[in-house]
Amino acid sequence: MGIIMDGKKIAEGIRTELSEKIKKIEMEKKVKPTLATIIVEGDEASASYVKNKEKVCLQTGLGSVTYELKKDTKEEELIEIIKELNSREDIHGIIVQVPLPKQINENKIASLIDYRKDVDCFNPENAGRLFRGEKCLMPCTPKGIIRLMKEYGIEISGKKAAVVGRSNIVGKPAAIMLLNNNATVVLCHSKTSDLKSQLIDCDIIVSAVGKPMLITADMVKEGAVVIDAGTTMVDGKLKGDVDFENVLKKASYITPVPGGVGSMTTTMLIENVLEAFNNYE
Ligand SMILES: NC(=O)C1=CN([C@@H]2O[C@H](COP(=O)(O)OP(=O)(O)OC[C@H]3O[C@@H](n4cnc5c(N)ncnc54)[C@H](OP(=O)(O)O)[C@@H]3O)[C@@H](O)[C@H]2O)C=CC1
Ligand SMILES: Nc1nc(=O)c2c([nH]1)NC[C@@H]1CN(c3ccc(C(=O)N[C@@H](CCC(=O)O)C(=O)O)cc3)C=[N+]21
Repeated sequence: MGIIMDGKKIAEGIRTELSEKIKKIEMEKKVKPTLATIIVEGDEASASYVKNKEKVCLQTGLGSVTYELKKDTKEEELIEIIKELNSREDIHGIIVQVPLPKQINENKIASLIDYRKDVDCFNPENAGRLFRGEKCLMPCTPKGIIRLMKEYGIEISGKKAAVVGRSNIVGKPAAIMLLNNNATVVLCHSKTSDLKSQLIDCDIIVSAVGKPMLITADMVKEGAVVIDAGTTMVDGKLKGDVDFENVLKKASYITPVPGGVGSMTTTMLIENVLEAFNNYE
């Protein structure tokens, strides 16, 4: 029987410290570190994240402004908003929710976010720094995953790790960060021919796909650490990628959904806004 990793509790602990820091900044500098979120309607998981994020910002004292855009928003409109946010002194972090609708080119948007405010590591400048193992604003979800493992004293160095999913905000950077922490990494995706054969000898599995029940107990080695970043709304409930009940019996550590990676993501976002605030020059 594995240990259920309490992301919610760990995140709350980190947030208590962050809110002290925010208070101090407000008192000393008379400014409130502030995050701007842009969401183009259409994705339920994204909407749930934004709702949660606003709650948590309020709790910790971080300023938060949200731009909710219609599904048919033109690329130029989004570009204008980003340019404005880049130049505003009262905005310290910018996050553009993905997925974006088809008419908007994600790469173009990513490259326009000022890298000093780029709190989800969207911009190629930040992504390049991450790739090279240099200091940068790290993407929130992979950062939260590594932090959670460290909080539980889980060794990464020398371990074999598999990441399932290769998006630019979760899978790919998670693989790079595991590599930067000296794991040997396999990166799986939808064209991976035999997922089970890739996962079965891994000490660490990170899943970020968005398909409930994708990771089943037969794919998991006895004693493996299983991190579930998937979030899919099923009948109004948030579901991960992992068959939690059954994988729990084999894993040494496992994250639940909700209450696992998601809470860490929001918390790392706040940490990154503070980092962006402190490093901006
Ligand atoms: N908990 C959290 O904090 C966060 C959760 N999420 C959630 O994580 C999930 C993934 O989102 P995101 O990272 O944006 O990724 P995307 O939705 O952009 O992409 C999904 C990835 O999964 C891969 N994939 C799809 N089907 C399979 C399969 N059968 N076997 C193996 N791989 C497969 C795809 O492969 P290919 O590249 O070949 O198409 C792709 O790389 C979503 O549920 C999202 O809501 C996202 C961000 C943060
Ligand atoms: N640029 C960008 N970055 C993202 O990080 C990003 C994104 N776009 N688009 C959408 C996905 C989805 N995502 C979630 C994060 C936290 C929770 C979360 O905190 N969930 C809580 C539960 C919340 C609830 O119960 O409603 C939990 O897991 O405990 C959920 C989903 C981030 N995403």
